[in-house]
Amino acid sequence: MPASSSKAPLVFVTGNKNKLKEVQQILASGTGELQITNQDVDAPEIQGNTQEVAIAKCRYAADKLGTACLTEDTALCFEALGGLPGPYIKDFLKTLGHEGLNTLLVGFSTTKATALCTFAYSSGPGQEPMIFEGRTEGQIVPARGPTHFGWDPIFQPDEGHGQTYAEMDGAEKNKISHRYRALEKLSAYLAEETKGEAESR
Ligand SMILES: O=c1[nH]c(=O)c2ncn([C@@H]3O[C@H](COP(=O)(O)OP(=O)(O)OP(=O)(O)O)[C@@H](O)[C@H]3O)c2[nH]1
Ligand SMILES: [Mg+2]
Repeated sequence: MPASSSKAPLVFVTGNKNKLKEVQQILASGTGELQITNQDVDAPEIQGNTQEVAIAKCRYAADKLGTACLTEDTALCFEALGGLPGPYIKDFLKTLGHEGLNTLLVGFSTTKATALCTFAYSSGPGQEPMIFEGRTEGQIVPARGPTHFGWDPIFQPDEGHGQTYAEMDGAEKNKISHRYRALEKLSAYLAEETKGEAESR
């Protein structure tokens, strides 16, 4: 991951401890130059596509906190269902559980799914958020592995050597995950931004 900045830590707005942990681990395995702190802002999550949901949440958080901030939205998109549940995966998971999510695909010819991570970054209140997306392709399978993080047990990434995200070692997941890929793009952007600022001084 490229060097980004020696700036003040960026506020990562999330109430999800597992997301926070993975982001911290991914950043720690890079250059360590992008530093984050965490705040939980109860931002409304609108209906819309993944980018619209992410932008609205980040805009709200930047206004509420009065500072630059980062938000993250995770979607799980089933090919057979035209991309649903997508950004609504949290409610689907809560209501249907792992088994119910598998049952949704009974009768379809494909279990393909995309894990999609969307970071939104706003440089401050009133500043339009920018979007950084990461995707990992895989299959929806009956649950295998530890159950402490969301839908990890039912998502088997194509690059995971037959293991579900939940069965993978954390460091292995972080090498191929939707979150890693989105964070890589965000870090590259912030590094360029910092370089530009330094050059214009
Ligand atoms: O198995 C998983 N592996 C992952 O890598 C992953 N990333 C997110 N999730 C879950 O998918 C929903 C997204 O909803 P979401 O993006 O709105 O998150 P959230 O509301 O929990 O936190 P936040 O909005 O405060 O950041 C929530 O149920 C998350 O627990 C994951 N599950
Ligand atoms: Mg949320």
